[in-house]
Amino acid sequence: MSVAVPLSLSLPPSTETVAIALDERGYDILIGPGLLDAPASWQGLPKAAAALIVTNETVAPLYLDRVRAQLAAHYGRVDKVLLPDGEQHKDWNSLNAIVDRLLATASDRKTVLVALGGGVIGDMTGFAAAIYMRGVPFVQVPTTLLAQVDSSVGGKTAINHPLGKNMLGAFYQPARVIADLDTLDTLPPRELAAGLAEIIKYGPIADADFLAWIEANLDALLARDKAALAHAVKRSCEIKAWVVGQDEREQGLRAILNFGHTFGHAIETGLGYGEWLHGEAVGCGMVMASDLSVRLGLMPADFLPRMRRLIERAGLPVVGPRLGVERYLELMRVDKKSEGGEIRFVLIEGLGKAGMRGAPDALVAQVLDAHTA
Ligand SMILES: O=C(O)C(=O)C[C@@H](O)[C@H](O)[C@H](O)COP(=O)(O)O
Repeated sequence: MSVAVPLSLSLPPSTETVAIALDERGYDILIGPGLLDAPASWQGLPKAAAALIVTNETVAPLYLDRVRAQLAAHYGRVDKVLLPDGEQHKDWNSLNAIVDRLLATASDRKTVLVALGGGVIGDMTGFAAAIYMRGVPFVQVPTTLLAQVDSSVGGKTAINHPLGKNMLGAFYQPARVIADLDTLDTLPPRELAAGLAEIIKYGPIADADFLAWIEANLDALLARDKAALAHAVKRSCEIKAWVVGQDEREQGLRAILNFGHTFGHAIETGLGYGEWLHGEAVGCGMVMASDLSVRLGLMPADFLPRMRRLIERAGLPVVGPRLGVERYLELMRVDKKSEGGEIRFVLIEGLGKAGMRGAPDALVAQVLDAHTA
């Protein structure tokens, strides 16, 4: 489905490209300012009679017209579907709205879906692309920091179920990712912090030097310094590309990208989707998983305060809701990494190295007692 961007195309000079190496499913991530309005960003996408932009009511007023104008140069018809904003809408109703629109416009199996928005839009558009007529091409145009560094890359698509996060979905790769750093200018501070959580994640799981870099440059990232953001997005995508290139369908290694997510998903589902942002729950979940890594003797004691301080400085919550230990355990048993009823956590086993293991319920209870209120 993917078409490589010819090198001769004139992307803005500061554009960085990270390649996802997956043979015929491989694609490029374009990272830089000015990409939405650069005609080169949109050249070489799969050919089709029509494109359908999927976006939400927050993002549409900001970027829809500009993206539509670029797509109109390549597709005879450019439709749109506007979804409500928020994690609580990552569900069957929204997925149906995308499929309804495709059918109502008699869209054929070459129709290109374009996900314009954050992780929720990207995950749902990708899932719709995976199932409509058994698969149509799609393009990710992430407009949040979290989507640019994580969810738009790697082909995990999904909707939530009331009993579990991302429980229904498919691995389905986009044809291209267009990450325009200028879209981060309009991001609310809470959303910026949520994206920082996924950036921070890459340090302890894969790159100790990057963790130190984030600590040293966090103020610049919070001030939206373009050079700092460009480096953080690029390095995050490089690490994710390295992981996904080896284990596209999470048979092993890819699970490290779930650091903090076992606790985090329990917080999101337990509180009700949309109460906390995904990145907020992951930030708090990383504090808990760091503590568990220490309690299991995998990391020295100073690792926990180091992680907690960084996550707190990023503006993320470090204390989780007091749902009760039994409720947390019940929610975490539903996690996709569980096997035979055993909850498995991604834990840090040395700076830049992660692995997956179980832990005694009593120890998990101590962690929950220490980090919930
Ligand atoms: O790409 C992956 O693999 C990840 O686990 C990245 C996560 O940060 C992301 O939140 C992902 O959508 C979670 O997937 P899930 O399978 O744990 O629901």
